[in-house]
Amino acid sequence: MWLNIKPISFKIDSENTVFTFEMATFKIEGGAQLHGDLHPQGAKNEALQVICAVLLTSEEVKINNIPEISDVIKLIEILTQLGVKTERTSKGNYTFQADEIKLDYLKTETFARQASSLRGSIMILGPLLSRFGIGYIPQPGGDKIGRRRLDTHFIGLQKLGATFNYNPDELFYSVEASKLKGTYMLLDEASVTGTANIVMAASMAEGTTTIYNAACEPYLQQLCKMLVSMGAIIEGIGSNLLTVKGVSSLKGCTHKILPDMIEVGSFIGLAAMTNSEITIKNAGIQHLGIIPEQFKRMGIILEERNDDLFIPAQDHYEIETFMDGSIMNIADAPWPGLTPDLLSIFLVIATQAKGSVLIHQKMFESRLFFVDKLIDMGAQIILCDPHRATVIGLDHKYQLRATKMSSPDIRAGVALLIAALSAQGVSKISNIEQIDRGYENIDERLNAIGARISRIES
Ligand SMILES: CC(=O)N[C@H]1[C@@H](OP(=O)(O)OP(=O)(O)OC[C@H]2O[C@@H](n3ccc(=O)[nH]c3=O)[C@H](O)[C@@H]2O)O[C@H](CO)[C@@H](O)[C@@H]1O
Ligand SMILES: C=C(OP(=O)(O)O)C(=O)O
Repeated sequence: MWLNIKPISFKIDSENTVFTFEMATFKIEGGAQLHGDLHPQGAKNEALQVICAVLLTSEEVKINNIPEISDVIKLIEILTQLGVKTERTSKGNYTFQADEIKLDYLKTETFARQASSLRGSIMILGPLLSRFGIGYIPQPGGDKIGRRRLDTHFIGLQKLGATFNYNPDELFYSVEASKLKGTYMLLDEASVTGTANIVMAASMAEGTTTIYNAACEPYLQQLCKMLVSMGAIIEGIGSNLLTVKGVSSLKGCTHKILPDMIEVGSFIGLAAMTNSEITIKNAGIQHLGIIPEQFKRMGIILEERNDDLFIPAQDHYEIETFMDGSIMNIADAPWPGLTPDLLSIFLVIATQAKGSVLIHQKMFESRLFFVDKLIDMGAQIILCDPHRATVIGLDHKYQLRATKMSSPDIRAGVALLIAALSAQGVSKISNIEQIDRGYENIDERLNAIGARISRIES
């Protein structure tokens, strides 16, 4: 049975490569210790940005290390239908050429359906506006983890001179501009995809655009570096003040996607919860920011071995308190703060830590409700309000109990998978297409180091 994500096919030279993502359930036999190497995939959220950037040029763009996960494949399918010539040269390595774009596709029902099924599609808007003077997008999808407004995107594009329209009957947004003009703007929030859209639009605007309060996470830095290699002029990369000097056209380039820091963090959590010795190969340590330190504050031992992260099997890990003795607080913040996408992982590992922690998910208001399932499994958690949960660690004195659950979103899904792998007995997680959105063949990769996960029909 296929759901939501239909079997996707797109033409590659004379062959057809078909990606299929089915509705399924994970059956997990918990309690096994894992042992071995894990290789993080290319970063989902970088892939979504840089794949949209291929629309900025008619020349060939090669992107390597693309994770072949459902969200990314869906975006590639959208681009292919939009006329972008797509070639999969080998696994994860693709060539794109946007020299014959069919803007009519933007008015089709297929586009409405496809683009509204993921968040990343919103980033075709900036490139289309910049190159063709028009951008058209339905309300994008993505995780249902709270309000996900788009004001920053549209206010930014309007400041560049675009007119904005919203059709409430069709839930479609459009932007139009005969020409974009550089300006100064102070973003109302450091939106990741918003900054990406504005930078891409500004790259070919007339004059200079200054973006203050820009998001500056590694994936945005990567997008900016890619744009620079395409001929864009961008200063301040890595800071929250970007200066973009518009150029008349951009050229092709070759770009390699970084390892996925959220996957790296998920693997650290997996090792801690299952008391496993795991080496995360080529983890891209210099791009992980505060993440390793935060895990260390949870008591987890991490050893850097060149670019590998070695996590030894640990019977116990003890959460630090703050220096004044008060309870540890793990909260998200725009980069270089802790990414909100890892808080579900921190929460799940806290359930077996020694000590207590307050998890504070500031950005999204519906991301902590999955704690109900952990409570069913025997975890000690008090959900204080939609944004905060206090976890009192069990210190591995009691194992979590296996249960049946459903994955509410991509990161909660993986947190539940980690909980199930650590639990006593057989658990089932349905709705795993939520996990497949962001983690490539996670079952196969974890089974290779000793996990017991099978994919069964829902
Ligand atoms: C496809 C993609 O790349 N998705 C990521 C992207 O989503 P996305 O770009 O959609 O997220 P935004 O950065 O726009 O904002 C995320 C949420 O945080 C809030 N917010 C944001 C900035 C800020 O300074 N203060 C604040 O409260 C927003 O109101 C919103 O509710 O960034 C999020 C935040 O890192 C990640 O969770 C998503 O995985
Ligand atoms: C929230 C996430 O993704 P998206 O923005 O694509 O919904 C995520 O990757 O954790």
